[in-house]
Amino acid sequence: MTQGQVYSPLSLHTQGLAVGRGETMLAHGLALDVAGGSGLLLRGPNGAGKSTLLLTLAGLLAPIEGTVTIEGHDPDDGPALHYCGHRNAVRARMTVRQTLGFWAALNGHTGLAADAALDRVGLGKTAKLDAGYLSAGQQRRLVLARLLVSRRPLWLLDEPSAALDADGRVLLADLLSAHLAEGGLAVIATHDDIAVSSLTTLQLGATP
Ligand SMILES: Nc1ncnc2c1ncn2[C@@H]1O[C@H](COP(=O)(O)OP(=O)(O)OP(=O)(O)O)[C@@H](O)[C@H]1O
Repeated sequence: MTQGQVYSPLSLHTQGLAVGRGETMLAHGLALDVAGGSGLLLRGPNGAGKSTLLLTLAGLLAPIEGTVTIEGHDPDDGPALHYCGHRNAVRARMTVRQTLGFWAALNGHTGLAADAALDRVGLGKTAKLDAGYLSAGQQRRLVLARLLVSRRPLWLLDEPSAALDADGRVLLADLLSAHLAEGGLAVIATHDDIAVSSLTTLQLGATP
């Protein structure tokens, strides 16, 4: 491990991967290699299969063909990945602090304390507010806070910058840069530019 790296060296690979929904194949022949310290942006038009590929990498959808492998992860370190979908998974009547406490209890209190994570994403003053009252961009920030309360090396993020303002997009880039510097890795479906070096791009095609 190099200085500053906190995760053991791990990598994500796919071989001959085909993904789709039901009978419909959306992408095939995918040979991805994402090493610790680097990230992959998934791009392509609406319906191209970016979310479908993320769900497949997360193990939430079965591949149509091929394999997904995470190499170098020690199961004693807990689960390898965070999957954050394009919805925010927020319960309207739980407070912001309770929401983050829920995720930390579920995913492990292995990162920042909830209040520190809220401060980091600019939601410190909203801790006692019902999460349903947060604006769209604030709810997206709360999703980012989930990544901080439980440390996991692989981030699979679907449209993390949706509804974020300019400061929020800088925040996302900063969190991502810090994560990669620690030896983490990320695969991100996005239509936006994310200002982080060491990101490569996979372009998925339009649906027929
Ligand atoms: N449960 C499902 N059953 C059948 N088809 C589905 C299902 N979920 C998604 N699809 C279809 O799969 C295709 C790919 O959807 P997906 O969400 O992966 O695209 P995407 O590239 O992430 O799009 P966007 O940029 O709009 O987020 C779409 O045509 C969608 O209608």
